[in-house]
Amino acid sequence: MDGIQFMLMMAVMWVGVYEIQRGAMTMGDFVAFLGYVLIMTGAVYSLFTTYQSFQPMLASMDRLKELFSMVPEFERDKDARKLYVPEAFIGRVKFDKVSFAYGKEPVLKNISFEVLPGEAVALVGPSGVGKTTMINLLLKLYIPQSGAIYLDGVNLKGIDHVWLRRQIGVVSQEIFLFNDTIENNIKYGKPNAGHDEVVAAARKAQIHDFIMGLPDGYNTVIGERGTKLSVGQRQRISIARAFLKDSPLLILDEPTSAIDVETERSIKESLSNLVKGRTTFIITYRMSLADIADKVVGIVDGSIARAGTNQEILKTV
Ligand SMILES: Nc1ncnc2c1ncn2[C@@H]1O[C@H](COP(=O)(O)OP(=O)(O)OP(=O)(O)O)[C@@H](O)[C@H]1O
Repeated sequence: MDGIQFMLMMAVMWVGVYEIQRGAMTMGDFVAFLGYVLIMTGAVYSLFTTYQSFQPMLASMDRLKELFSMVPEFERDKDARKLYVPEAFIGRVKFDKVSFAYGKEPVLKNISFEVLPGEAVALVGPSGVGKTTMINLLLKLYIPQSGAIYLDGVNLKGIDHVWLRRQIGVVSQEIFLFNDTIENNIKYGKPNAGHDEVVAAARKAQIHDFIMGLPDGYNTVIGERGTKLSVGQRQRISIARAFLKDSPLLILDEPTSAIDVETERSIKESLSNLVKGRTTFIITYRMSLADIADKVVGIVDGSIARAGTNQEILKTV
């Protein structure tokens, strides 16, 4: 019983004693009445807490829906049917002399590099140099003022953004978990997946044993943003989600920035399995994560300062 229920009970007792004293109620009536009040306050209270727990979930769902349905400004006036929907994504991404500014100040200056199908590239550089901006361009949230990005040889500008975002899986430092079961949280990447697929994804993310150790297993309800789990466990749930979605294009946005070095080491193992066979962009300021990439592109002040295989670049730092 919480504070509000206790105060309500005291008030009912006080009224009850008064009513018995003046003869309007027998002791039996009072006990029955007290029972009803208890049942009713319990029901109202649980309705209230259920509603409270739904509220943040609905808010998170709305935030995500909003994000996924964002239409780039330059496309709003166009007939979306004119945009090209490729049959499949083979996996080649090319930045060709890309320059971009949000306002007057240039953020990206003449960026050129290519990622081959199934290759992972790490975009490395200090804060504010334009790494996230490159991903914003890849997600088609903006288009370059000059130069272009090509997907399998087709200018991204003409590709349907809904199709594009279906090809992309994201594991980021910001982990969206809903106030729902672990199973449903993993399934968010593929809502119609069966239980066996969820388990297979959790195994690949090395979180299956932990889940099975919980009293309710995959039916365990986790709090908004996974507050009942450690940062590492939450990140593994989001990695399982990405394994289940199985998208050909992957973005890892500082996925280990909030994790200690020891946990990072074990999570890196899952991440390096996740990137296998997928064209992947890894945004990171830590060289420690760059070693799961095939290539490293070092960005300084909106330009490419150095680029090469990770072995070549790691030798120079
Ligand atoms: N929506 C925006 N509108 C205006 N300026 C922006 C916007 N987003 C980023 N910038 C600016 O563009 C520059 C590059 O930002 P960006 O986020 O791409 O850098 P970053 O290398 O990803 O940094 P971090 O590692 O801190 O995320 C910064 O000067 C930033 O302030």
